[in-house]
This record gives sequence, C-alpha cells and structure tokens, in this order.
Amino acid sequence: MLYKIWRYSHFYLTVSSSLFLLLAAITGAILAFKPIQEKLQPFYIHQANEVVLSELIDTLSNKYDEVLDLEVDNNYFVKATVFGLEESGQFYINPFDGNKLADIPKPNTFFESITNFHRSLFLKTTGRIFVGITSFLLFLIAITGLLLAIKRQGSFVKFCSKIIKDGSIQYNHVTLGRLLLIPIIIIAFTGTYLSMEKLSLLPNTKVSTITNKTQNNKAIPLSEFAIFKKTSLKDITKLEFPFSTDEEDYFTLSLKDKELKINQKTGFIVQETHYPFVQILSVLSFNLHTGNGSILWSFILLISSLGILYFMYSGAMISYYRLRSKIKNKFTAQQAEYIILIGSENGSTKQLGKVLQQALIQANQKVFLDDLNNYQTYSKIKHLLILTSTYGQGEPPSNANLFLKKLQQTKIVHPFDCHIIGFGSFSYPKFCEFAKEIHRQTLLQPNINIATETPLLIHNQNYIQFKNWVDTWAKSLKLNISIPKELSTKKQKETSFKIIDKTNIKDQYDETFTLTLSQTKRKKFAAGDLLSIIPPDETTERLYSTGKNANGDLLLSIKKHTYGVCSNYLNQLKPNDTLKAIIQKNKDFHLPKKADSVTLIANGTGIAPFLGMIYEKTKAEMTLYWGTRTKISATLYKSLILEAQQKGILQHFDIAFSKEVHPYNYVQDLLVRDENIIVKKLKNGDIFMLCGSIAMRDAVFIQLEKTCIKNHLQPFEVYKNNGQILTDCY
Ligand SMILES: Cc1cc2nc3c(=O)[nH]c(=O)nc-3n(C[C@H](O)[C@H](O)[C@H](O)COP(=O)(O)O)c2cc1C
Repeated sequence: MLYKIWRYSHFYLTVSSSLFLLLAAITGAILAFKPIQEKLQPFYIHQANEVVLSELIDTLSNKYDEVLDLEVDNNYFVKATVFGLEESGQFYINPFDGNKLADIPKPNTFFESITNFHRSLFLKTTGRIFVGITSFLLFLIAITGLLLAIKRQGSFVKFCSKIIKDGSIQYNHVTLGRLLLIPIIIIAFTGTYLSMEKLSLLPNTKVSTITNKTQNNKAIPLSEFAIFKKTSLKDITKLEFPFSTDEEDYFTLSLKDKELKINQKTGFIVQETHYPFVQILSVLSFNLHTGNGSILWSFILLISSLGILYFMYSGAMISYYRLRSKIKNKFTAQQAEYIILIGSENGSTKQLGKVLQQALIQANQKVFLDDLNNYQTYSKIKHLLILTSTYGQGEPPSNANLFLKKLQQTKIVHPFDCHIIGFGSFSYPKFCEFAKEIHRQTLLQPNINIATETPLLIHNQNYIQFKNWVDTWAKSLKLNISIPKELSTKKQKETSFKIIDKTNIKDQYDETFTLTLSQTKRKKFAAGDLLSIIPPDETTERLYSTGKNANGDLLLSIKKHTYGVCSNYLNQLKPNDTLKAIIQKNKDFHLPKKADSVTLIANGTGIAPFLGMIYEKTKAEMTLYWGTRTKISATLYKSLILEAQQKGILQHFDIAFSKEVHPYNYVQDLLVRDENIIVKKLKNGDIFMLCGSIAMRDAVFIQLEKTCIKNHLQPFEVYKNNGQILTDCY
C-alpha cells in the first residue's frame, strides 16, 4: 500500500512540476558555468587565503592616500576602493603587494538574464512562488524516489550495495539517482530556502548585539590592532574604513557570522553583532545552490542539473512502459475460458501477456487478462496461464503479492489446466523464484492440472523463447494462433541469399546439415546474429543462430526434424537456389571486442555462431568445447574448425561425445577435467559464451556453480552479473 502511495506521489509530483523543473534544470545547468567562469580569472593565483588582515591594511595604507573599503569575494579575490596618485577607484588587488590586478568586470548580461529567469521566470513574485514550489516538489520527488529505489532493491543495505546491471532504463534511473541523490536534495532544499527568504517566509529572528565597555584609551598603530592581526583575509567578507577621523566613526568588519565595530584609534571592539542563524543559513544556501566560489561544487551542480533532465526522460519512459501495459479486456472474468494472470512490476511481462491475449482474441477465443492479485473463481475457465516476474530476494512483484494467499482461499469450481512461465534474470541468485513458488503451490491444488513438471523460466524477457513456447502450446491445443515475430513494431526488410554450399551428415541418430549463404546485397552482420526464415505457405518464422566463414558468408547449422517444416524446406535447397530471410541483430551475443580469453561452449547445432567467431579478428585466446552425439556427426564441421586452428585463432578445441564410449560425454565433463583453467579464467574476468539447448546451459551452470564453491571463488551469480557469462540457448 505504502509502495503504491510513494509510486503515485513520485509520478504525480514529477508530472505536476515537469515544465518548471525542466526550465529550472536547463537554466541551472547553464548557471553552473558561472562560478567556473568567474573562478578562472587570470589572477586566480593571487587569492587571499593566507594573508592576514593587518598586513594588507599596512600595505594599502603605505601605497594609497586613502582606503575606503576592502571586500573578499567567494573566490577569495580581493577588491579594494582606494584613492591614490597613480590609481583610484574600486578594482581587484593583489593581496600581497596591494597592486591593482584588474578592473571589476561589467556584469555578464547573459548570466544575469538567465539568473533572473531561473529565480522568477521573469514573472516577479508570481514566478518566485512557482520556482519555490518547484524546488519543494523536487525535494519531495527525491525523497519518494529514494523510498522507491530502496523498495526496488529490497532493503536500504541493498540500495547502498551493488545494483545488478540488467540493461534496463530503471537501472540507469536508480544508479544515477543514487549518485546524485544528495546533491539534488541539497539543490532542492537550498532552492526552497532561498525562495522562502525572498518571499519573506522565514521567521524573523532577532540580531543579537553586544556592546563592550571601553577598557583602555591608548592609541596604537593600525597594524597592531589585535583583531586585524588574528584575522585572515579568508575569514572576512568586507572591511569598511572609518569615514572621518572622528572617534565615533568605526572600522566595520564583516566576518562570516558577525559584524564588528572597531575603534579606529585603539583597535578596541566596540560592538559585536551576531548574524541570526537564518541569515547564516541563507548565505550557506546561496553558496550551495549557486556553486559560488567552488569549481568542484559547480561541476557537481552541473552534473546534477543534467541528471535531473535525464531522470525526467528515463522516468517518462518507465511510466510509458507501465501505462502502455494497462489491461483492457473484451470478455469478463466469468465469460472467459482462457485466463491469463500477470505478475509484473515494470510492465514487460504484462506486455507479453497482452500479446498472447491479442493472439487468442484473433483466434476467436474468450480470454481474460488480469493481475495475479485479482485471482478469483472463474466459472468457465479451461486454461490458466500465469506469467510472472520475480523481484527483491525472489519475491513477487507488487501486483502479485496476494496471489498465493488467494490461491489457498479461492474455491475452484471445476478442474482446469495451468501453465506457469517465469520471467527473471540469471543475475539474481533466486532466478524466477516466485514462478517456481507458484508452481510448487499450484501442484498441491487437486483441481489444477499443472502441465509441466517444472515451470518454463525465461531469462531477460527472451521473446523468442516465449514465442517458441506459445507456438508449441498452441499446437498442442490445435489452436491456430501466432504471436508477432518480434515485439518491436519496426518492420525489417527481407534479404535475398544464394546457397553456395550444402553439406549433410547422418549418423544412426540424426541428420544435420550446414548451409553456406552469400548475400545478394551485402548487409552487415556478425556471428551470433539471428536469421529469421519463414518457410513457404507458412506464417510462423523460425530463428537460426548464424555463423560466418572466412569469406564473410553466412553459415547455418540445422538439425533435420522428420516432421519439421522449416528444416525440411531448408534441406531441399540446393546450391544456387535463393532463400529470402531477415537478419536480426543479437548484440548481446557477439564476440566481445575486449577480452583476454573467450571460452565457447556449445552442443549440437548451437556451434553455428561459434563457427563464425573463430574466424574473427581478436586478440583473445579462444577455446571451443562442443558436445555432439557421435564421431560421424563431428565430421560436419571438421574442415572449418581445422582452418581456424591452422590460422591460430582457435587455440583449444575439444569434443564430448554423448553416444560414444568416451571419457567425456558432455561439455560439462570437459569443464570438470579443465577445472583449474576454468577457475583461472573466472578469476581473470574472462568471457564464457554458451549456445545450444537449455538443458546444456543448465548443466554447465550447475557445474560452474560447483567449481566456484569448491575453489572458494565468488558465488557464480557474481560472474553472471559481471557480464562474463553470455548465453543464447533455446
Ligand atoms: C530490483 C530487482 C530485483 C530483481 N530480483 C530478481 C530475482 O530475485 N530473481 C529473478 O529471477 N529476477 C529478478 N529480477 C529481474 C526481473 O524479474 C526481470 O527483469 C523481469 O523481466 C521484470 O519483468 P517486469 O518488467 O514484468 O516486472 C529483479 C529485477 C529487479 C529490478
């Protein structure tokens, strides 16, 4: 409940202040340059930090006929107003010898007008009110954002520790938010304070004045005044000299926190006026808000202002993803035979649920889509499809936290089938834990027929895996539905390929073949990209991982399925035939450019992308572990692998044969044999790339996990999070 309040507050506060916030952030970013530009004056080396006031007074009294005042600005540059034979007027002086350094520059009109706009939008008091409110809203936005980020991460400790990189815009939002939280709170707080001051909303605190009784009447030289001797220039803001020699005319010395009246003959402090706290805070707020006097702080303010602009963009995108996935239903919960229930925090899982809902509606099926939290009794239900992500420490997303309780309490009128699909990320130790928990609990429900022994678990919202599941599920129910080839609405163009080579190999188990394709019109691609092929008279695409030979031709490795439409279609193609297909970029599975060593692990036709990578120009040491069934099947790629070995690109290559009498039946067995090397590679931050079946991936993961534990390495998740483990498995 609280979470919802924070989320809505964060959203509405940002929306309501967005225009002013945008203007304030842009002008704020520009104004952050002002102190930087001021501080970069050519005479910056003459700053007054270490000079004692009495020395400068002495120097100036000797050099000029009359001194009216001295000012030390926030950059510790010293201005003096003097009369003398050579120089008169107000100018910057060298605090060491009193010489004139520069005239006071005219105010920069550009910065002045931007400052006015930033403070009041050129609308005087009304503008100031808007600006003040915006600052306060920014303060609230920062606080609600902090609470949301803590909730997102699971706890305050987790918020402070490493945030798992998942490539999402939320990751950027939270990571940047954590970095800029304190400066933004300071900007917001000081902005609010300054606006309140200008609008006279601060309490009227009294100035405390102490008048001292004269204790000695002895006149002493100026340079002997105790107060001048103990005060350094860096502590003062202004010193006004007495107007006349009349003893009632005093030196007025303004320090950071008080003002002193000093007898011009005796140096005795006649009166001390302590500034009220409100005023000291005003000066502090002003300096913190403007970066006055500090290049470093100005730079932080600049980054923070730009950060606010980025947050507005990333926040808008996050909200867009959430709102885009608002649920609309054509049928009611009691009319529908297909119920899709979603557990989703940021909308991506919901988006997939909607795609499935649309496909079912198009196939004239009665479907109802809802949040998992709204689970109830459905009178016509035949199929329940649960799609859920996992958050926190394997916890439900916020629209699913009541589901398990409701599952226990809700009456089931008649039995129905149920499929559970989990969406999560390998980066988290409890991968898809909530989906697994739902699976465990639904298994205990007598009237729910769980279709599979384990739920389908999908890493990083892999759409292709989801689409494959939908296709298989629809086929099993003889439903004529198909979801789009990809989620993005961008339509890609088909490219023509010419078959230039085809090789088949058959053992007693399988038939596998390779196709070498040249592009009629060369389009850039890299090994690891996907080739989308729609067989003739079909609407459903099939995706194949691509390799690339030394000539830059595209390589496909395909297992022939007896009743497989696409594999049979491709198998009947002959050299010189043409194939139309679309290359889909798969950037997450390209050979990393900077790596000392890359270990490629594949089984079956999963070797395809690696057949390209072993020809790429790379400084990395390359190892390929491949699992296949028989020695005969291994001959298919022999020449390609040999070529890469002869060229010196592929340094190590090893095969595991699952159907031969052989010491190593599976790729994970090779990993056990080479454990010491694997340990070194994991420690060294080297890359591991896996392509092939999900069963192979899971077995390799289990083995690597064991290796980590046995050798006292970091938990395996750490290596996954580092981006050391790349997968493309289906
Ligand atoms: C803070 C946070 C915690 C997460 N915790 C887990 C987790 O414990 N296990 C897991 O498999 N995925 C975890 N994930 C990944 C999400 O489940 C995954 O990104 C999912 O695709 C998000 O789907 P949604 O946008 O529908 O919420 C987490 C993500 C975030 C941002």
